[in-house]
Amino acid sequence: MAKDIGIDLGTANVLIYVQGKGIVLNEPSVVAIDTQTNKVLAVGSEAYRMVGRTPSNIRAIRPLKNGVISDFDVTQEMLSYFIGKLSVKGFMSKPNIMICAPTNITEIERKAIIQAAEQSGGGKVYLEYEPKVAAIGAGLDIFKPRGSMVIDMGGGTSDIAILSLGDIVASQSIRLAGDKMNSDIAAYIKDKHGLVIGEHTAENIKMEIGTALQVDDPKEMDVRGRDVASGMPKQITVNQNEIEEALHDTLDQIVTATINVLETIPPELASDIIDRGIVLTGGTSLLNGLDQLFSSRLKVPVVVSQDPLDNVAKGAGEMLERMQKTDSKKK
Ligand SMILES: Nc1ncnc2c1ncn2[C@@H]1O[C@H](COP(=O)(O)OP(=O)(O)OP(=O)(O)O)[C@@H](O)[C@H]1O
Repeated sequence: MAKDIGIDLGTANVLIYVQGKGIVLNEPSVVAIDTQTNKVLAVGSEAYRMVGRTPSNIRAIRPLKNGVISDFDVTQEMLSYFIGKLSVKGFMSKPNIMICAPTNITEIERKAIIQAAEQSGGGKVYLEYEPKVAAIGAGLDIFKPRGSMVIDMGGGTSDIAILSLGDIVASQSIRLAGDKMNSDIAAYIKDKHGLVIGEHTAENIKMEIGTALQVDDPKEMDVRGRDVASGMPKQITVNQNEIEEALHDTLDQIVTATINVLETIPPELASDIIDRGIVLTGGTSLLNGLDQLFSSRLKVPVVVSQDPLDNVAKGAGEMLERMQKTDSKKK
C-alpha cells in the first residue's frame, strides 16, 4: 500500500518523513555527474564526499540553489533516486507527497517542484510553504486565532513568517542563510589570513567555532588551505570572534528583515509575539548565540526548536495526516 511521505527538498539536505516511521532518509542535496557522458555517478552522501575533490570529468553539483530548483533535470534525478531508495527498502510505491518550498518562489518554480516530485514516482503531490510546515514540525499550534512567529534558516534561504488561524499572515523569504555564511567565512579568511579554503572547510569552521556574538574567551581552530601568495598548502589558526566578524553583516541583514516583517503586522498579533516569542528552526538556527542575538535585538523571547534540522520534513508528514483526517471526516 502507498504510504504518505513528507519531503523537505532543501538546498543543503533532503529529508523524507514516512507516516508511522518518522524520518527515514536524510542526505545532502548533491549529485555527482560525469561531464563527458552527462551520467549521474552518485547522489546524496556519496556525492557530497566528492565536493571539491573531483577530477575534471566529474562535477559535484547542488541542483537547488537559494532554496529553489536551479537544475530541474538533476533535481528530478535526485528525487527519483531518493524515492527509489525507499521503495527498495519496501516502504512504498507511488506515495502521496507533501513537499515544501520557500514563500517567495514563482509560479513557474512551484510547478517545477510539483512536476519533479510527480515524475519521480509520486502519487498525489501537494506543495506547502516551508515556514508554515516548519512551525507545525516545531510543535507550534498555528491553527488557533493567535500569532505565532517562526524563522526557518536553512542553507539557501531564511524564511521569516507570522502565522495565525493556520495561515501565513506576514512573511519574507531572503536568500541569505547557511551557504552565504560559509562564503562569508571563506572570504574573511582569504582577506585576513591570505588563505584559500574550500566549501567543506568553511562549513566545518562554522559548525565548530561559528558564533553570532563576540565571546570573552574565544575558542580557536587550526585551518588548512592554500596560501594565496605562494599557492602552497598552509595552516593558520582562527578564533571564534573572527568568525563573528565574518558573519556579522549577513546576520545583521537577517535581523533587519525580521524587524521589517514585525513592523507590518497588526498590534494584536504583535502583542501575541511579545507573549509567545519567536521560534528558530532549520540547521542554521544551531549557530551558537543566534537565539541571544535575536532576543537582544528584537526584545522578545527567542528559542531554538527541538531537532531544528528535522522540523520541515516532520511537519510535512503531520500536515498530510491532518489533511487525510479532514478528508475522511468529509466522506
Ligand atoms: N551546528 C550548526 N551550526 C551552524 N550551522 C549549522 C549547524 N548545523 C547545520 N548547520 C547549517 O544548516 C544548513 C542546513 O540546514 P537545513 O537542512 O535546515 O537547510 P535546507 O532545508 O537544506 O535549506 P533551505 O531551507 O534553504 O532549502 C547548512 O547551511 C548547515 O551548514
